[in-house]
Amino acid sequence: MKMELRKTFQFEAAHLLPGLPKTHKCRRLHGHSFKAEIVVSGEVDPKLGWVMDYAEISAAFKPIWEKLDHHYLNEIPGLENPTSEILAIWIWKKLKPKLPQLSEVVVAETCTARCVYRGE
Ligand SMILES: Nc1nc2c(c(=O)[nH]1)N=C([C@H](O)[C@H](O)COP(=O)(O)OP(=O)(O)OP(=O)(O)O)CN2
Ligand SMILES: [Zn+2]
Repeated sequence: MKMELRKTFQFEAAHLLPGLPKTHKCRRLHGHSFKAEIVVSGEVDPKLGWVMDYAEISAAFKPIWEKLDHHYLNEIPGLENPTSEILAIWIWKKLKPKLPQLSEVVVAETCTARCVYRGE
């Protein structure tokens, strides 16, 4: 039986979007309580009754979270233009080797806007 696990992490970070015109609000330095939802897909182990321990997802994401939380995203290599889209791809590239069952990364900057990347 194939299932999907979703685990959400929150991090506080500042950014600005340097590609936008100076008049755009997101060109100015501002911050968000970002949410990253990490999704893994796989078969339910009949003995354990789960796809994997949620704690494994937490452990794999922890070093990435440490790079992001309370940081200025624009200063992080690869995040010089830290849109949600670029951040989702950046997280995917770092996480996929450690979590091969990764199937989706969702990045939300606010309660109303989020971006989904499935590695394609
Ligand atoms: N496709 C994208 N659009 C926008 C991104 C992005 O990363 N990808 N980022 C921003 C800004 O960073 C902004 O801080 C968040 O955008 P927005 O949803 O407009 O935020 P608001 O809270 O101001 O939204 P309202 O619903 O209008 O209050 C902008 N766009
Ligand atoms: Zn923003």
